[in-house]
Amino acid sequence: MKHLAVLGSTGSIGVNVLSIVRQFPERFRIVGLAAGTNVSLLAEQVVAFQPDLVSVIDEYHAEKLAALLPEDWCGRIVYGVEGATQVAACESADMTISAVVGAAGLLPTIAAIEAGKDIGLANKETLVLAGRLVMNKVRQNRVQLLPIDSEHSAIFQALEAGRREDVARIILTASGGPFLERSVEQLQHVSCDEALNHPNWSMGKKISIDSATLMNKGLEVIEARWLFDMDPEAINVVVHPQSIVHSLVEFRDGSVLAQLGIPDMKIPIAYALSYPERMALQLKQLNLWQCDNLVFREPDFQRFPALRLAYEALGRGGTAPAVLNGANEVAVAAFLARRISFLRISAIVEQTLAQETGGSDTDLSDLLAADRAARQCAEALIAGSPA
Ligand SMILES: NC(=O)C1=CN([C@@H]2O[C@H](COP(=O)(O)OP(=O)(O)OC[C@H]3O[C@@H](n4cnc5c(N)ncnc54)[C@H](OP(=O)(O)O)[C@@H]3O)[C@@H](O)[C@H]2O)C=CC1
Ligand SMILES: CC(=O)[C@@H](O)[C@H](O)COP(=O)(O)O
Ligand SMILES: [Mn+2]
Repeated sequence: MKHLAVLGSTGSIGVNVLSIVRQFPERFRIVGLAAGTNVSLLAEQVVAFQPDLVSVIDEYHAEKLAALLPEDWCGRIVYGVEGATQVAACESADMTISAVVGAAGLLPTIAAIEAGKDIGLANKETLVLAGRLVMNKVRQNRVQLLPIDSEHSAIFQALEAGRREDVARIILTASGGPFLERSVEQLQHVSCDEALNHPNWSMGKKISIDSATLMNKGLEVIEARWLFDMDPEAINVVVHPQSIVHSLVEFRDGSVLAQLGIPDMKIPIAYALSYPERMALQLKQLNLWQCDNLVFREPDFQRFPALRLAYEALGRGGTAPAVLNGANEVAVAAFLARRISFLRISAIVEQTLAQETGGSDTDLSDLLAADRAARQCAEALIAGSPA
């Protein structure tokens, strides 16, 4: 029986994790849950899974949650970053699922690693913000970091077929998002609802917007750099609108290995939960007869500058990826609040990166300071500029 702490339990990934746990009660027990503000769903999860420890974003939501829970529940409610950190590192957990969205996932994930927990990592921002530091901690604490992000799960699986020294490059597939066929002129006028309407995946709002700008793929390039210790030049992106081939590894003899599957996050989540075993998920089978038009093409760095910016930040190193991430989070939130237009997201990230002053990527205080400064800079740009 594996004991799990789930950070971000009320989100798209968190709900999928719990649905797998519900399907395999003999294999998993939930010992901790952490969420933000969705206390009604969290209360249902507490009743269903009976965790010992539960965290919410602040004291106000802790009180709201307490009022919703039955008196016979004998767990504890905590809150804030400290609360999420306690859940992440809780003594009875064997594995912590990191599925909070954004930089809020970083400190709890680090705490889990330092407490010796294996990690199922969905929160890619952790590795974008602090990839070198986090992977150093993974090695020092001898924990396993298992990817949940679908492309990284695919690469992880393909890498198992060969020797590390024989890998020539990895190829991340990108759906291209809802605006794959739009011109720059058309992109000036796209709405928030259109941007949220991903063609293949049902996901949280932030990652859906990232997919539409292609920043998601940029973040994934950085995530892959650290997860698989790859040179950035050996990480390529190919647009594949069907999201059936989830990513590929090319070996030096020219063999290219891919992982395929229907676009359902339960597959990579289940693999992370049960690795190296595979569980019998009851999902629709991939029907190759219906896949007669699998398309692969080059990404367009002109129409989707976010991908170029991510490669540039990775090339600069230091705190530049943290700045890219912080500025992007602020710009995406502003777009979701209808404060800026779609094309301003990448423009704000670019302008914020131009003001980056540098810092060490192994110093947590430098990284957090860079994240804060980027957020302030991006906010000022948003406040001072036309939509
Ligand atoms: N969805 C997907 O298919 C995929 C997601 N990912 C990555 O997984 C992560 C989660 O994505 P997704 O599930 O889509 O996001 P959602 O927006 O659906 O869920 C986010 C979760 O984080 C919680 N949360 C937000 N802020 C805080 C905070 N400050 N403290 C504690 N909890 C917080 C939310 O709580 P509440 O709702 O209660 O406020 C919610 O449980 C992201 O990093 C994303 O990039 C990667 C691959 C695929
Ligand atoms: C499901 C998943 O892993 C997402 O990160 C997905 O890849 C988004 O799709 P695109 O960014 O390729 O549009
Ligand atoms: Mn992905």
